[in-house]
Amino acid sequence: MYLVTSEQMRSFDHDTIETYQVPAIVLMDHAGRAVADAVLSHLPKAAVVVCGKGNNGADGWLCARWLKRAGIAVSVVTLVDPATLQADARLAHSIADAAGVRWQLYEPGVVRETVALAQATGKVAIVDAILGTGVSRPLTGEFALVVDEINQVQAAVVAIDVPTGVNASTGEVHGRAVQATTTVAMAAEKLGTAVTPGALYAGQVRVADIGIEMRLDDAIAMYTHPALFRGQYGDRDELTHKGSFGRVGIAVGTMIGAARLAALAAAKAGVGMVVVGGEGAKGGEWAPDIVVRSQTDVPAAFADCQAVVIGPGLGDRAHRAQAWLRQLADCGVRRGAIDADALAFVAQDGRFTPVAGEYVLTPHPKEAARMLGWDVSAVQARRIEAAREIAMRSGAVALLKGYRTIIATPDGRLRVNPTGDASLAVAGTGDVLAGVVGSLLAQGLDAFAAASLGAWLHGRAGELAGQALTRVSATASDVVHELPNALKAYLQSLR
Ligand SMILES: NC(=O)C1=CN([C@@H]2O[C@H](COP(=O)(O)OP(=O)(O)OC[C@H]3O[C@@H](n4cnc5c(N)ncnc54)[C@H](O)[C@@H]3O)[C@@H](O)[C@H]2O)[C@@H](O)CC1
Ligand SMILES: [K+]
Repeated sequence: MYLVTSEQMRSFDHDTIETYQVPAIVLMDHAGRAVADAVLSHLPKAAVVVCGKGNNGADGWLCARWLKRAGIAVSVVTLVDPATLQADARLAHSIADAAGVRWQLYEPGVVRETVALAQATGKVAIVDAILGTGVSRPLTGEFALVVDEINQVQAAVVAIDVPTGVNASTGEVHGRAVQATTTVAMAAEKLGTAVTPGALYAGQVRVADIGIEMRLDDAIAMYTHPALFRGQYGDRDELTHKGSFGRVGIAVGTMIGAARLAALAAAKAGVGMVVVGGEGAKGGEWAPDIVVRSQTDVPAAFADCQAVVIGPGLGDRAHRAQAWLRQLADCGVRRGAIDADALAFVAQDGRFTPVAGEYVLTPHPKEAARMLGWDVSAVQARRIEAAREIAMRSGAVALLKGYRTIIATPDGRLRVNPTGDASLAVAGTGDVLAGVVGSLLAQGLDAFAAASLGAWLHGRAGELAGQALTRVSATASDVVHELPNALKAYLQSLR
């Protein structure tokens, strides 16, 4: 569940070696064995281990020895002459060498030929032990060639710690990275394989306990998991009433459909009362579950709400967002979700107007790009940085939408949402999310909890809608209908 950066990992390695007196080679041997087990689960007849010069390569040499002991044909392709290896990598090589592991120096074509030769005997697995958390620059020269070669060969690829080319801290990929079938992460998954684009290269991620002592605190990112909200959400006893679960106000502008989706989603996520107000509220067709306020002035309509949702379908009314937030704060309403067109009034082209209170901003990548003054491609390449920057500069929690949604707080905490799939790639699902987040805020969850649990429920509801109706046919309304089942899944995982 924890997601660590390279820097954090280095410090844990260091602590384990210095304070806990566990020699690095012991950790690496555990790593090598864990990777060998993952390789063997693919049932290969032979394995080709491609080693770099650092400690990732050291894990690879030790893995090769374990594979040899398991009785499969193993050979190492090394990017550097073993005679030039330093410290633990040198020791790891001599351990493998003493065990009779065969090796050859990399030259272009060697991986392809070695794999082709081995394929004559049966299934072959490749181990990527080229670079791990030490990757510090884009791949060039032989490093680029060998990665391309691995990606061209038809074989299972097991990456040690991170696929080579993926930045372990940020998930960035400069041009190319190894496309792994399985990644065996040491001690904890690296943040870089949890978020895109890195996540798209990691395949299935397994975490191996290799004996590293970790200091777990708030500075460490994690995957959102229901257990984080135990006691905060989901319990209802007999003495509760609608007033116990708050009131959320949804501002209605010109596009009423978006506000309807947000309102229904808010209701399904359990808020005591959903109120719609604003210019478009009176004319709209609302479900009987929704309370329609006659005031056209948003702050006046929501003065008794615990939280507001500002953005879905506001259209050209969005320019009022800043003024509304100020007036709502004067009435004591300081919580809510800000989405869609209203985001431009928090930030545009890198100019931010900080938001006070417990607010969640829910941009999709294009909206985030507009807020930051970046290209969309830059946001998608550096999603963690984008989310962090929006949170820090706005003073609100930022929820950057997309596969593996990222939630960042102004003080630097980070969560990654593991739920959600392509079923959500349709108009209106963002309105549903804003409604759910607003609902949770009105029920008393803080902005970080509301954003992360909201993303989790929304993502699970999307998956369920896709399973029931296919990812092709599922629409935003279907996601709303699946929210109760997402809630069931949430409650089940608390048991
Ligand atoms: N004590 C430790 O340090 C432990 C390390 N472990 C393993 O060691 C890895 C980290 O080891 P290192 O810190 O040695 O780092 P790496 O093995 O990832 O690579 C570091 C080396 O690669 C070079 N390099 C970086 N980017 C490059 C590029 N684009 N092209 C060519 N060369 C490049 C660096 O200059 C350095 O020499 C982890 O991912 C993990 O697999 C674990 O087994 C546990 C213990
Ligand atoms: K690797």
